[in-house]
Amino acid sequence: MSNELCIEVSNVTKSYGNINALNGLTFSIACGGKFALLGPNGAGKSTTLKLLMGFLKPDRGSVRIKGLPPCSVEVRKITGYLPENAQPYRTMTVRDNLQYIAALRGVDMNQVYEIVDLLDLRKYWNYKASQLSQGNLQKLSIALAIMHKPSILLMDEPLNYLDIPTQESVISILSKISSTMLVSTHIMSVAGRLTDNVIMINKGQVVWMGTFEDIKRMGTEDEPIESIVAKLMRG
Ligand SMILES: Nc1ncnc2c1ncn2[C@@H]1O[C@H](COP(=O)(O)OP(=O)(O)OP(=O)(O)O)[C@@H](O)[C@H]1O
Repeated sequence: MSNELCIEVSNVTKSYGNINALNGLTFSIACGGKFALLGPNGAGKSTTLKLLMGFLKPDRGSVRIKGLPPCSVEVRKITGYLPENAQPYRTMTVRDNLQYIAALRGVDMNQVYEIVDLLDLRKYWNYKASQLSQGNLQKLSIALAIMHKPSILLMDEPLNYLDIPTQESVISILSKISSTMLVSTHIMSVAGRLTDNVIMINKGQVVWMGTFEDIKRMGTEDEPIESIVAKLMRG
């Protein structure tokens, strides 16, 4: 991890009508950092990722990626985003989705074929996205999010819908990416294998930050990590 900050969230509040999703959220991630974003349902994880992508604007506070606003062209070029329940272009084939985004991002198709083979997507090349199973749709969405080897990768539940062999392939692919990573997930084994650090939020605020090693040290001998995390989330 370097000293340069890649992600800075400062005192952010965000409401949807009268629902306060984020309440003074503050954290930062140094470039190269691998962080899990944990929190109970409705804690504000997806909202945080959407703000970091510039799809939502904070009501108050600021969000910066490498010191720049998230919606700037420079930031768009270096970020990759896998939303929860991602929706590629449903009437386009797997091939057309990949070729289209590769063209927009200036990615060589050979780089795309590599990812397609790692994800075992080649046999669905001519399927429309709307014809894919949820798992294969997730694989296509992962390929679309990482094809340009983003230096900052934001993912919301990346292993949703994937069978176990594919989960292993995806973990192996993502582990080799040297991006700064922020991964929202409820699955501790996923968080622990993809990241070293944890930002825990509840009710739109950070309630705990530390490493997975810190979490393990807090538990009794043989206590499952899920049990320790549940206690931390409850406060
Ligand atoms: N588009 C929206 N309109 C209204 N309220 C919303 C909207 N999106 C999120 N919320 C509310 O904002 C709060 C935070 O939601 P968010 O989806 O960010 O939480 P989360 O931590 O990702 O939850 P989960 O783990 O259940 O996916 C919740 O109370 C949610 O109901």
